Amino acid sequence: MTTLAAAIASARAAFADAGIGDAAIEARILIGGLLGLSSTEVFTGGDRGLNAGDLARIEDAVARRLKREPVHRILGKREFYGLDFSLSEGTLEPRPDTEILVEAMLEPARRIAAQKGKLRILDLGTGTGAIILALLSEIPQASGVGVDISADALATAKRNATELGLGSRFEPMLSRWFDKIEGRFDIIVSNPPYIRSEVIQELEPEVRDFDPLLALDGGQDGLDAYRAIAEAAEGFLEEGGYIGLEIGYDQKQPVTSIFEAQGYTLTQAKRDYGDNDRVLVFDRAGL
Ligand SMILES: C[S@@+](CC[C@H](N)C(=O)[O-])C[C@H]1O[C@@H](n2cnc3c(N)ncnc32)[C@H](O)[C@@H]1O
Repeated sequence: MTTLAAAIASARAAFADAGIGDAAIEARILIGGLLGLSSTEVFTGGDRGLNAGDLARIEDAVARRLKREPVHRILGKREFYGLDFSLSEGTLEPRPDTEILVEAMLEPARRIAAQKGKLRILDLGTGTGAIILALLSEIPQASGVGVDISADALATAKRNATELGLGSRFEPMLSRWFDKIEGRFDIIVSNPPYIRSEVIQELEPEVRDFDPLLALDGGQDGLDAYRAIAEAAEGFLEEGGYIGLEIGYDQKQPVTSIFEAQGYTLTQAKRDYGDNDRVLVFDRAGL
């Protein structure tokens, strides 16, 4: 009988042969995830026997990974900020660097929530709902709206909100940025598409072929979404509110200029785990 350890060893070897980095880790996450095992169970249960159904599912999943589909897409879910998020075709796979945006917004969000006894959050381009749902999970007085132009992403965000017990405080909204939005928000967050159109073809196949183009393509200079958000945000931000943005590693200066031109002031700039500029937070004097 094939054991768990043998299946992992075989997947690891196939991944390494195909030039997939971190082959051992990927093999353990993929097979452990398929079988519903914790990482401890994967490490200690190597002699566990696998039945024909398990082996067929593993074979299929390994074949998909060899076609460069990312592990978490194959599993259909990914952890973000300690919470489980379902993925679908229309959602970006949430990235660890985006947790830095959540962390940057927690202090101002908690302060405003404590002052007002409530907090309204708007997440522009919500995808799986990762950013807004992580904030809602940390701040019980908060509620908010997750906007996306993709109906598939919104359906997934809604499902994630319900599964995380946050459905009553989360409203999905099909809209192009602010088009369908009404009211004002204390915190506006966005991880918009910010990759220059001409660079998309050069991305790793895991990103280029599996993350939706709508989630990646930021237009000719990668800055289309920031301009659209900066131009319209004033009418949707509460007095004393903040806008938190994820940016590309080389976009701190142009995005800061775009927001300064609309009267905003940079209050925080954070780097990611690779020491690249990744998050900017703005407020607006006079608001
Ligand atoms: C980089 S993804 C971020 C997803 C999620 N917030 C995250 O951080 O994992 C950008 C999201 O913006 C959405 N989007 C792109 N253009 C949009 C637009 N004009 N209006 C609203 N959402 C848009 C995409 O569908 C995608 O879900």
